[in-house]
Amino acid sequence: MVVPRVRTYIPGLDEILYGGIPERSIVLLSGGPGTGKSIMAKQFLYNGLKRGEAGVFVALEEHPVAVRRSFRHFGWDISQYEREGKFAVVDAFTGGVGAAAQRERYVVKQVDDVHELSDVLRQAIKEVDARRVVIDSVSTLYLTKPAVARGTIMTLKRVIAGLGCTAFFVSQISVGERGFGGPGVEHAVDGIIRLDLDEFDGRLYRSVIVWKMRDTKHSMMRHPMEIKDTGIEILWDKFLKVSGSVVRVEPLSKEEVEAMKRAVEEAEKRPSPVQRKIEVEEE
Ligand SMILES: Nc1ncnc2c1ncn2[C@@H]1O[C@H](COP(=O)(O)OP(=O)(O)OP(=O)(O)O)[C@@H](O)[C@H]1O
Repeated sequence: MVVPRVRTYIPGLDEILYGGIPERSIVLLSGGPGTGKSIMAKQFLYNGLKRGEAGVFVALEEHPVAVRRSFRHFGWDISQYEREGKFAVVDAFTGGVGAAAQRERYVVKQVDDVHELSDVLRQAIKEVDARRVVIDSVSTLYLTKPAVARGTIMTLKRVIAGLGCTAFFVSQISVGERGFGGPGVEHAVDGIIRLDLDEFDGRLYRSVIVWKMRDTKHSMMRHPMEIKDTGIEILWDKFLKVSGSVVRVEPLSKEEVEAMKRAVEEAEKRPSPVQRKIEVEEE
């Protein structure tokens, strides 16, 4: 069966996902501090905007003003899309306090009230007719109360997938932690992409691995990743081989490289989410 996919257009990511993310998936972007989660999530949104797919960014960790600035840091100008009503920031950071917050259109007053958050998010998605959503970070919603984590994820997932969107949920873990954000969360999401930063011999190495992605084949290798002034690039045709304290970047097999290339070419031929009619479930 052909699965409708959302292309991330992040160099190398669609290749290791064999064409992109299955539509309406909720993907956990998990990793320790400084691993590139926020950058990858913003790149996913901006790449959609450039191709006519509207987006919503839910800011839980940074002031909306700082969010807009960090898009600009990579030359991703979101202001025109915001003016045209194709991009929205949901302010779930300030609680509506402060002069800058007064200018925000979408504000969550009780930041830990997931029902208020999902109502504001639903309104933003509908008003901009969004196809892509980022929540940065979902961990903030249940850091002090892990018992509510699964319920929180499921509530947001129902709204987002129900409205035909595909989402990246940023999940923060600590350095050296093996999990992705807790069992309730890991099983509730459709996909997990893990970003890592490891020190070997006095040098930090960035890498990315797709841990799970429902409804698609994906690479099972750990791929080297770079952050440049233009954003993230994944070396999709190479993998990171660690033996003891020795790290090597090695080429993938020719067969796998060819299969990934073909999958992306196939995905490129299919209609994009703006060309497809998305069925929206109304509550
Ligand atoms: N222009 C750039 N060129 C290269 N690397 C950059 C550039 N800008 C930022 N970085 C790297 O990106 C890192 C921050 O990435 P990002 O904000 O996505 O991290 P994160 O995984 O969301 O971390 P946290 O959970 O701590 O917020 C910085 O620590 C830096 O190493």
